[in-house]
Amino acid sequence: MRRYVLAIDQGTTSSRAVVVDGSGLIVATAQREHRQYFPHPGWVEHDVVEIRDNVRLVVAEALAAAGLGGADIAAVGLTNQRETTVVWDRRTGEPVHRAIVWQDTRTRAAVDALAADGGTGRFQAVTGLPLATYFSATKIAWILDHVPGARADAEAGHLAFGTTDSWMLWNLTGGPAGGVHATDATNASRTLLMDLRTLEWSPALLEAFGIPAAMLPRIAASAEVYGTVAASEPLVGEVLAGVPVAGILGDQQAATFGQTVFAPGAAKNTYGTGCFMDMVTGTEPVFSANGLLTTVAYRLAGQDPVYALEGSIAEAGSLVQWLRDNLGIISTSAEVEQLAASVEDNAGVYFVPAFSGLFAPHWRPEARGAVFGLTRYATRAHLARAALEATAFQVAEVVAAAAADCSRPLTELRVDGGMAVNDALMQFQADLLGIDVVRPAVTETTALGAAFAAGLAVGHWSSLEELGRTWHEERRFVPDLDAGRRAALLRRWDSAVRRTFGWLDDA
Ligand SMILES: Nc1ncnc2c1ncn2[C@@H]1O[C@H](COP(=O)(O)OP(=O)(O)O)[C@@H](O)[C@H]1O
Ligand SMILES: O=P(O)(O)OC[C@H](O)CO
Repeated sequence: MRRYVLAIDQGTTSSRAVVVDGSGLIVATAQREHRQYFPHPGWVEHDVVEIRDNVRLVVAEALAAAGLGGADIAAVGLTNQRETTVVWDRRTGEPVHRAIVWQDTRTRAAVDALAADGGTGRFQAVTGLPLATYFSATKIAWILDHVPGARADAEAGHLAFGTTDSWMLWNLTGGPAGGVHATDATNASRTLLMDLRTLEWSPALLEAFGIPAAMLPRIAASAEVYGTVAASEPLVGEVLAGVPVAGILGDQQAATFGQTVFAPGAAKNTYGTGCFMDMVTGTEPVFSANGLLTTVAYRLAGQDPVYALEGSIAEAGSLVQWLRDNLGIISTSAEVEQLAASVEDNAGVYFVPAFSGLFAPHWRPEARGAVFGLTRYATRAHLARAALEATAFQVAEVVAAAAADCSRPLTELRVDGGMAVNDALMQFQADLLGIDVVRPAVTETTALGAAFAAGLAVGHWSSLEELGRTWHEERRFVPDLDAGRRAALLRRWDSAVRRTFGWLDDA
């Protein structure tokens, strides 16, 4: 009896395999980190062969931990770090370059040149995205321009582009021997190459970025059977041969789906390395006038796409890691809670983590990180507190932007991700937003969303309503701060953020 769904979550720092049962509970997980490559300042790369090997291992480990075999698994769902760009040779199955990661800013000059040549509005009007190094388009072009022979091979149809969902799907379904080359609309909506209304690659944008159509995957639904696991796939094929791969969602859209945030006006925020607020807006895209992205939330087979506004924040938990790894003022991420709680307030210290510029809602690549308000009274505890508060302030900015775009204020925010375990941070978030912040019982929402999509496609679950019934509240944080104090804090934060603008340009 096939009572379980397997989700593979290929993230920025690690790859995880998660086994989910019919009631939406997690029965086993396995995880492996991969190496981060920083070959130059601002460059971030991943070795996708290492990632492919890790995926094979974690799948085998999770199934072994659960004591399950292929006959127990109804479907496999995939979710992934978005935008990260893989280009591989269809003939050999080998990547032509290490993957260029979403955080990588090497293509800033290309972005500036395109902006100077006709402005950025033409990109947002078609894709819902600002023109920025964050997205895949300029990363693909960089690989084609820097790997000898790559452009000619791409034009001849020998090279394939994909985000890591496509890379996993192609490998799982046979690789060079007939692997399926597809992605879903949520991932395609992060490339700067997809027309948000037609959900097709835009010929005008392919031309603008110089990208041959022959290297692009088919844009599929988020829940459909793309193919089946090939017997030839090392480790995975031994157990899962013939099992359908049936769900793909970019990781933030997967977390939205896993939080069962389906209805227009509902939102979730995922606090991980970065931080991503997604508010579902319905079957018509809402184009932001306030610095948010318009993105596909999900598309079920045969149905209209459902769109979301997203506030993408580059640095959140990474700031806690920075306190740990670069300053050494804590020895584990969790220790930040105790240190921050050892002082009553931030003593006027504000920490703007613009380490690689600022993403939403400011889109300021030239900003750099800064700490304001230091006095001799300030201690490492105030710095820790300011670092945590920085995440909540950034989330408050994108939630305010979403309210302005939709003229519909949020009534509550569902939360998940590694930092959401931090009760003090969640309380401060509720205080700053003035709405309830709600944490679910299952916080592995990203894997859950991918499992839900795959399970829906094969009839393991029957409807969004049924999925909604699997969601349970674990804790609700209720605002406890008067409006005047909240406004004063937000004003101070805004003043700090504005002081970081233009830093690199002033050099
Ligand atoms: N108790 C805590 N308080 C604040 N931040 C934390 C805490 N525990 C973990 N983190 C941060 O959460 C992040 C990990 O979250 P996770 O959702 O696993 O990230 P990702 O999926 O981006 O790899 C790390 O950046 C870590 O510093
Ligand atoms: O892998 P994560 O959780 O850091 O998420 C990365 C995002 O998808 C980038 O857009």
